[in-house]
Amino acid sequence: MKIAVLPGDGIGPEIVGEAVRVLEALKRDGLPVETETALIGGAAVDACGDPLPDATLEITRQADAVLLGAVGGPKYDVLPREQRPERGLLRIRKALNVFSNLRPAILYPELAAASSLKPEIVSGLDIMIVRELVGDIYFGEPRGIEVRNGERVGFNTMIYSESEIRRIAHSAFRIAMKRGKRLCSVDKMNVLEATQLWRDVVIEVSAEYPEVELSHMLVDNAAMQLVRNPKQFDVMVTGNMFGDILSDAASMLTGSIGMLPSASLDANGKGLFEPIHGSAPDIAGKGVANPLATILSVAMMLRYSFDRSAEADRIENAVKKVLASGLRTADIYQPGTEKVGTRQMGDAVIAAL
Ligand SMILES: NC(=O)C1=CN([C@@H]2O[C@H](COP(=O)(O)OP(=O)(O)OC[C@H]3O[C@@H](n4cnc5c(N)ncnc54)[C@H](O)[C@@H]3O)[C@@H](O)[C@H]2O)C=CC1
Ligand SMILES: CC(C)CC(=O)C(=O)O
Ligand SMILES: [Mg+2]
Repeated sequence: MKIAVLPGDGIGPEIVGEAVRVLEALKRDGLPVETETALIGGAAVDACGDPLPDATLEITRQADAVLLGAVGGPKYDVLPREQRPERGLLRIRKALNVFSNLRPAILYPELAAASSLKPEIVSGLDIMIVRELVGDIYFGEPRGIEVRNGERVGFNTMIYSESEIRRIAHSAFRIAMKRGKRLCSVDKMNVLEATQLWRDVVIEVSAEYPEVELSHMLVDNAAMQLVRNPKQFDVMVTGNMFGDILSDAASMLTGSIGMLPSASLDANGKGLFEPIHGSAPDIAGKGVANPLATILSVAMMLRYSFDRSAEADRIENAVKKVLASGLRTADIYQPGTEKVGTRQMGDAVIAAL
């Protein structure tokens, strides 16, 4: 099992460091894992002026899976767009064609008090958000800022092809089949043609999954329903931008964005695994970031890319144990629990393995 490790920027190296220590602990128990670290994002810009150097891409292509921290930071926001860290992230997702981004929002019972919603509304919450990851307005052309009629205009293109929608729809239906057999497709078909096609194609694909109950929701309502009654959802499928936004919102139902892992899979199950959050410049370098989203992303890697569900279970159970023992990073801290830093949280998970 060759894993390319891309720590990135901000809290990236801190949280990925703990996830790699978890992998090393499993290696001591016999997991045949090798890691190779490479640059991405701002760290790569600083080193060679390119947020996704060829060497990094080559290492990720040779690897069986990729573990990524996060990229970006205010220092890079002034750079031309192609040199920005976020471009490196979009490029690696596209290059690896990891179109199916699974973002599970699960509430650990111990964190009910940390949720932004009342415990009775979120207890037992277990949603899977399936986000299309390599299309939509984040990639559409044309895009730019230019002068038209004497003033600047900024523009992007929301575009989806039938085949792009079809493959993510299949991915979501297959996941729904393994879960509660309910799929809610989120779009904005009342005003956007790209998402009218989205809805039409999802309906066509649904004919192949008669056991799955398909519903549709406009994205503004979906955002509202997520905070009104999130347990109505089993699996949600949506485009790149809507999924980006809805999954950040869903993360707070579980206590913190520092809790949500993700798997981004290609058509063969090869994947890139990363927490859903960003580089958190406001807390970077302080040793306080929550590493659990990244550690849980390793569990998703073992489950989805390597079919190692026993080891994935071990990690997830260790996280449960640590939370039950009362340890909390600052983002999920509640009175009566014990506040710990990034490294101590990693230590505790490894001890609980
Ligand atoms: N996948 C990626 O690499 C992503 C990168 N970004 C980039 O990250 C930078 C910061 O973006 P923001 O909008 O601030 O989003 P962010 O997700 O980095 O942070 C939002 C808030 O959540 C907190 N937070 C995030 N992860 C945490 C963790 N593990 N533990 C504790 N608290 C955590 C941060 O401290 C901050 O208050 C930007 O440059 C942005 O472009 C943003 C999202 C995803
Ligand atoms: C560069 C962004 C699209 C990253 C992000 O916010 C995400 O994937 O959640
Ligand atoms: Mg995001």
